[in-house]
Amino acid sequence: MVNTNVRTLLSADEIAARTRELGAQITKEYAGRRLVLVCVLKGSFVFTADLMRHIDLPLRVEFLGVRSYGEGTSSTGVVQITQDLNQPIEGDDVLIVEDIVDTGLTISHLLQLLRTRMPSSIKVCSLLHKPARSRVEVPIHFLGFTIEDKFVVGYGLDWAERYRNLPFIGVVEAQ
Ligand SMILES: O=P(O)(O)OC[C@H]1O[C@H](OP(=O)(O)OP(=O)(O)O)[C@H](O)[C@@H]1O
Ligand SMILES: Nc1nc2[nH]cnc2c(=O)[nH]1
Repeated sequence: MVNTNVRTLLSADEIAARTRELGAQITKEYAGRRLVLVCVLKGSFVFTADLMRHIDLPLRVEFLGVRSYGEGTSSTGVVQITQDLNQPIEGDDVLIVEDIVDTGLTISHLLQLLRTRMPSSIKVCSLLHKPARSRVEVPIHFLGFTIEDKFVVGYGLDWAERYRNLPFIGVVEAQ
């Protein structure tokens, strides 16, 4: 079978159950507000697609392309915007949706960038957090799972653009 070298860390069922809970929490918190989800490409497109279907509110979705890992498994430290939002977010309640906060450099850069556009509020929802590698303190208001210090793949997360299509999150093992 393809991808047998990936050890499961979080199953598709575990991810789905937690995503449903996060959606309910977000629905409660943003009732009556102007919610805009900012999906950080590429990694968070799978999580965003599932999460948004558990948010029972009239929301908007915007996409922001960001890259700092390239082909490797550690951050280059340079956060590159590959695609900007195509709508203003002034006066909106922005929720940045990330697949993972690792060093924190990406989310810290995005918070700084998007705050200059005068949203009414800005918060972060991340499926995963890897605190062992943190280089800057960042607020994560809605968090799926805290994980160990391993480079993970699947459910949108890649290694050199591979593995994004796995329905679970896992760790690549040496063959
Ligand atoms: O907290 P950090 O150490 O900054 O890492 C987190 C970022 O790394 C990944 O993006 P990546 O640069 O790999 O681009 P991709 O989403 O297109 O795969 C991930 O999707 C986050 O955006
Ligand atoms: N695929 C992947 N991308 C990341 N970006 C930051 N940390 C990770 C990780 O563990 N896996």
